[in-house]
Amino acid sequence: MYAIKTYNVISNVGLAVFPKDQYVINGEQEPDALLIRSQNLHRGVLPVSLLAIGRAGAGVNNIPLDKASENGVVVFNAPGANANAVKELVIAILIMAARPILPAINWTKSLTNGDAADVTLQAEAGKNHYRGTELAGKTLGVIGLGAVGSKVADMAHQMGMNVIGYDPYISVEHAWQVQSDIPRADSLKEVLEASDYVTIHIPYNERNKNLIGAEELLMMKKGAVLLNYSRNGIVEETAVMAALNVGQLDQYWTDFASDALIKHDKVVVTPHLGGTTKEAEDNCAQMVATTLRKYLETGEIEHSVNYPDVRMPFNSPYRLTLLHQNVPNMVGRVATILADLNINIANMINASRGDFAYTLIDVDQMDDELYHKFEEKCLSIDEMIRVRGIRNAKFNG
Ligand SMILES: NC(=O)c1ccc[n+]([C@@H]2O[C@H](COP(=O)([O-])OP(=O)(O)OC[C@H]3O[C@@H](n4cnc5c(N)ncnc54)[C@H](O)[C@@H]3O)[C@@H](O)[C@H]2O)c1
Ligand SMILES: O=C(O)[C@H](O)COP(=O)(O)O
Repeated sequence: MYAIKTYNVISNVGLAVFPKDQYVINGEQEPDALLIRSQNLHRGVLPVSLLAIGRAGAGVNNIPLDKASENGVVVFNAPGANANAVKELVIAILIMAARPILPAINWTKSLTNGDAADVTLQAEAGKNHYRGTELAGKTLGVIGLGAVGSKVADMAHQMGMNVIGYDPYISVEHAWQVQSDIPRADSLKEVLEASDYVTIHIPYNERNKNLIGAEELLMMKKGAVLLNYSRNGIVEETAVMAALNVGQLDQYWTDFASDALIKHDKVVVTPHLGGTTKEAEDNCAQMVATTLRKYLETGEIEHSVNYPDVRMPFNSPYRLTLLHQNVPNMVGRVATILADLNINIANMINASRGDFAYTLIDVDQMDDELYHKFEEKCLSIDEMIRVRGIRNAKFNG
């Protein structure tokens, strides 16, 4: 039985991916895999038993990726699975930033409930205090043109906005998803200077920490609006409040609450709602549960953020999986161990990603005693991180 431990609210559609006769969810056994959303794993210790972490969502800044890689824990996310939900929320926020919908609704609710005709008259008389502007014809700068940013850019473009994108690291896949008539800025400065509205759709990591600070806020048009539906650490909080106080920035809308931000009257905070739709929660949980299950049962890796994606049809009775450092001659040394044990290799694949690499070896014969000898010899190689043997269920009985 495999053991899965979950944190946060994980959709039942995802949990249903794990057959009850092969998986225990949140039982007593030490976990083979964690299935999480925004649970902060930086604070705790990764269990020794842990083989994988599945993040039912996009951002992985809540996971200690270096520690996971060094311990042979493969981390998966669900790329793009909640992008439509974030896009729809961001478009709603853009409209609410242009039209004072929230204050107008609150004012209407506060009208004295005398006779019905009076309320109607008061509403008509007061509506001019809630005049808005239109998005069509305004310029939207989109920082990050990945799964979310590319969708936001396209939708805003369809709504008649002039969209300008900025993403120096864009993948080929996402580059194709952005309409070709949406111009790309060559620098952050260019996109900030040109935009009435700026929306950020990038991961939080060391490079993007405080990407938008006092200097960048000064590059923006006076009275521009900033949206942050990515992560709080990307925008420097004190700088943004200072820019709002002097009118350099007109409004700041964010999905990430802090004590200071919720108290500022030019900041509107939503409670991390970007991916909180039924559809997105189902998509994310299902995608990552499927990749976790595949990894546990076949060793194949898809949508990992710390180890290379590796796929090889599992057509032999037994598979050996080896997570190791990306150094020369690892495959040669493992092949020698197999040869010394008189085990024939039926199929093999190796791939690397940065400092780490992964090797799958299919063999036709293996028993417990032989496997233990193999494992012991492999783990005596300094650069070997984790060795696992998987019996092919198709060959059992
Ligand atoms: N509010 C929410 O609930 C919610 C939901 C989903 C994602 N997110 C956040 O949004 C982020 C983006 O999500 P995604 O699904 O689009 O991810 P993604 O990986 O598909 O896209 C991120 C894009 O940002 C680009 N990028 C990285 N650093 C950049 C920089 N300094 N300048 C410009 N571009 C840069 C990358 O090249 C990539 O194209 C996630 O990492 C997560 O933190 C938040
Ligand atoms: O990175 C993400 O996918 C979002 O921030 C969603 O986070 P959540 O799963 O905690 O809602």
